[in-house]
Amino acid sequence: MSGKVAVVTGAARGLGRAFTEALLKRGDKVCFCDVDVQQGKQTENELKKNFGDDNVQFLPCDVQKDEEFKDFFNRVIQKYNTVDIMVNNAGIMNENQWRTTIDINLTAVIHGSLLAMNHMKNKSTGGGLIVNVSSLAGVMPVSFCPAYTASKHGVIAFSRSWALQPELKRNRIRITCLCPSFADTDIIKGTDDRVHGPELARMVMKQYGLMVFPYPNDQTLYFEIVVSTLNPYYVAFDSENSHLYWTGRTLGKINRCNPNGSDPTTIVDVSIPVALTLDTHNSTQNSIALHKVTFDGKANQVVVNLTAWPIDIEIGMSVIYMLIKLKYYRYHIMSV
Ligand SMILES: NC(=O)c1ccc[n+]([C@@H]2O[C@H](COP(=O)([O-])OP(=O)(O)OC[C@H]3O[C@@H](n4cnc5c(N)ncnc54)[C@H](O)[C@@H]3O)[C@@H](O)[C@H]2O)c1
Ligand SMILES: CCCCC[C@H](O)CC\C=C/C=C/C=C/[C@@H](O)[C@@H](O)CCCC(=O)O
Repeated sequence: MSGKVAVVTGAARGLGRAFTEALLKRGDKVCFCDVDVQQGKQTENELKKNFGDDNVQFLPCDVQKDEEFKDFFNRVIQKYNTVDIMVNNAGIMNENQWRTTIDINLTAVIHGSLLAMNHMKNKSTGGGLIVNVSSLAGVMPVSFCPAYTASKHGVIAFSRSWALQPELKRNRIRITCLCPSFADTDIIKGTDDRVHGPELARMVMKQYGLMVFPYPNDQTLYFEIVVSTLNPYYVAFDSENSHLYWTGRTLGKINRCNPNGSDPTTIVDVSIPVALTLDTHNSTQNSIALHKVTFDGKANQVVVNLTAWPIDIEIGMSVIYMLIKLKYYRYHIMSV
């Protein structure tokens, strides 16, 4: 499924850059934008060296500015004739600039999704994939950054609502969210001045741990999985409905909620079938690997096989715990 044309916003560095590289490795062409022109050009030069001049292009764009965003998107279409994958990734975290946080993290994601949808439904080949980058903060309250959290909840609500639209299905457009946990990028640097309660923020980050950047087997893996859903046969279940990929280090405390004690297999009831939090993050000894998740065929039951069961798994929220807690979510189950 390579050879697609992708757009990634806010990809001069961090997760956006990692997603861009994941796409380039697949053999896609990527046009990325960023408001940081200097960093964008530097990244473009580095990526061109590795992936070829014709395959990657940087264009300056502030996604907060409607006209600029529209022009950027149209320039990509002019150059490549099409956009198959749209990754709305650009984001900031600054509670002192809460309006800007909402503008970039939510309003621009809505704008980017609509630009992509309008194009994808009209193009002759039809179809496409929209990946909206939310956060774990999109599925739970985070007291030290309420505006950021609201923006990320909004991204999920917007994406899930569109994903249920028959029009999208008819046009073979998939929309999905990524919900990473803390990752070691610039967004979490110097947060003391940008959050309410820096001590708590530091404590929570310590508790959850930072996903190390770059993520050879972690974040980009999820991204690749999501992108691979362009191929309907890759996924374990048809993903015509809204689905949420919840990624990151979120698997701690599984032993506390495993009804079978230390038995690595447990059955979790979920009110709506198709739910998943997956985490194969295993770059530190404290991490747990959830190797396989299968659907047992019965409605509302998910069988979670933990083929690795490390003793030290105090690393955050457990998948199962969250599945139970957040059972109103509709997730997507797949094996990795
Ligand atoms: N790092 C984490 O812990 C984490 C966790 C969950 C979700 N996320 C989300 O991942 C996304 C990427 O964040 P990151 O961690 O790579 O942070 P980052 O700060 O390294 O990267 C964000 C990029 O977006 C760009 N950007 C900011 N405002 C922009 C604008 N108006 N127009 C265009 N580009 C703009 C920045 O210049 C930067 O290059 C964000 O949406 C963030 O909320 C990050
Ligand atoms: C300052 C960092 C800005 C970037 C934030 C990223 O988007 C990542 C956010 C990821 C996880 C946040 C988790 C926060 C959890 C706490 O609110 C925790 O106390 C919640 C506990 C909930 C519960 O026990 O039910």
